[in-house]
Amino acid sequence: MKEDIYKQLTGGLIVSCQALENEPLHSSFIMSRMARAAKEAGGIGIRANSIVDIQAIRDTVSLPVIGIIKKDYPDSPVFITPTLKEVRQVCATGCEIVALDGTTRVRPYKEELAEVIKQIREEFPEVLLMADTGTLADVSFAESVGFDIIGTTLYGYTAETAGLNIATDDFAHLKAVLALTKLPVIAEGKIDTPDKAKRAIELGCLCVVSGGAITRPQEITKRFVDAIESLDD
Ligand SMILES: CC(=O)N[C@H](C=O)[C@@H](O)[C@H](O)[C@H](O)COP(=O)(O)O
Repeated sequence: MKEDIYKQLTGGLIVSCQALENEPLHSSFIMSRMARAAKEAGGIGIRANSIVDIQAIRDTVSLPVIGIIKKDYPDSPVFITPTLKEVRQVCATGCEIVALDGTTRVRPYKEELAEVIKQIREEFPEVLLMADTGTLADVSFAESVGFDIIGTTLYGYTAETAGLNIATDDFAHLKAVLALTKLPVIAEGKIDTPDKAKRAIELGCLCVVSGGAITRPQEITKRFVDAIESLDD
């Protein structure tokens, strides 16, 4: 079963279909249509946030889904499927893969990642667990606590990596991740052109996740506007 999912994902593009409450496209219906468009174009999986979006997407397309719940807690910077409670909720949707913060940072309620994973393995033995990491130390930690897949999702989005970009120096960070871990790696975070997606696969990633460059029209529009406005410089 898990092997089948890996096979389905190998060498392909996963489209992240997410719009938070403060974004113009915030709507499970719209996200399900984004997922349909992704499938029509050859996308091989979907990444989605929130139970309602995951359900709408699973009702609409038959692709593997990486499910998450984004939630802020006051006592920790960890916000992607941060506690056992959210991991359980996403697992209960039947998602093939659940992504959660795989960093070494202190988690809400001081939960221990190894304990969370142990518990989920007992309750949902079929689900694949993806670690959203920032640093190389996160990657080693995530592998040691028993994740199935490493994601680079948080590279550029943690205090230690703020401002960094995965594509810098021909994907130097991604190359280091691939050299460090035996686990399959999903390149995610600012993979915002077809060439970058292609390069990440070429370097040996299992697959690539691209989000904003496909499903966030405000980001897409801004790139056009910025290009035009640069004429004034
Ligand atoms: C850091 C964070 O919150 N990342 C989120 C994780 O689910 C999403 O907001 C991103 O859109 C996703 O990772 C895809 O990345 P990009 O949109 O850059 O292609």
